[in-house]
Parts: sequence; C-alpha cells; structure tokens
Amino acid sequence: MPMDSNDKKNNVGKSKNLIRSVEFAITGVKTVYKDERNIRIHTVCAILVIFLGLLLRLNRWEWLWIVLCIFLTLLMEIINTIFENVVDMVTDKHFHPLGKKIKDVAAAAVLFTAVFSIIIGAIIFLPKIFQLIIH
Ligand SMILES: Nc1ncnc2c1ncn2[C@@H]1O[C@H](COP(=O)(O)OP(=O)(O)OP(=O)(O)O)[C@@H](O)[C@H]1O
Repeated sequence: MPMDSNDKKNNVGKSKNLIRSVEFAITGVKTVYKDERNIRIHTVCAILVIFLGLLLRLNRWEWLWIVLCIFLTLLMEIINTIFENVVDMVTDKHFHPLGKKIKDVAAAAVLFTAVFSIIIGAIIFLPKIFQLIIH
C-alpha cells in the first residue's frame, strides 16, 4: 500500500543513524525525568550521597559500589517506567489482572534495588559516621 506524507512522518522503523539513536535516547531521558517523580527523588538522593562521599573521602572501591548502586537504582526506575507505560498502552488504563501483576513485579524490582543500595550505603557510610561521632 502506498505511503502518504503522514505515514512517512509517523514511520517508526529502525534508525540506522547513531546520532539519531542517541537523540532518541536523550528524549527518553527527558521524558522519564518529566513524567516520573520517583526518578527525580532518586536523583536528588544520589547527589546527596555523592556529596557525603566527597565529605567522607571514600576510596576507589567504595566509590565503585556507590556508583553501581546509583546507576542500578536509576536503571531499574527506567525499566519500571517502561513496564508501566506498556501496561497502560495495552490495557488503555483499564483494570487487568495481568497488568496488575506486571506493574507490581516491576515495582518489586525497584524495591529490591533500593534495599540493595541502602545495605551497601549502610556498610560504607555507617562506620565512617560512627568514627566521626566518636572522635
Ligand atoms: N491496568 C491496570 N490493571 C490492574 N492494576 C493496575 C493497573 N494499573 C495500575 N494497577 C495497580 O495500581 C498500582 C499502581 O499503579 P501506577 O501505574 O499508579 O504505578 P505506581 O507504582 O504508582 O507508579 P509510579 O512508579 O509512577 O509511582 C500498580 O502497582 C497495580 O497494582
């Protein structure tokens, strides 16, 4: 079937251009920050943790764990957003038991990552904070 100009504009075929792909990815980052309050909260927390890390002079290995936690948490929030949007698109925001299951499990993945990050943060920061309090 011939394509009219509208079809061409809305064509969502595979992008072969690397720069265009990066532009789409940056649009995705902007969208997730605009739409998702949780990722903005996680980012503020991440910035505070980085300041605390600088203040407490973390070593290279400690920074590696902290950076891993920050990226894992943000990544999981993005993946959660993907699932939420797919469910909303498929169900048209109407209740569906599978939609509930998918959203709840995606939220569980975020929770796991947050708990992991809190444990790592406690292992790294608590002894240093106690040291500061004691001295
Ligand atoms: N289409 C649906 N069908 C069934 N249950 C749904 C549906 N949409 C949402 N729910 C239920 O409502 C809960 C909250 O959904 P919502 O889309 O508001 O996610 P959220 O976790 O509040 O999002 P956010 O991460 O943006 O705070 C889901 O975890 C799920 O249990």
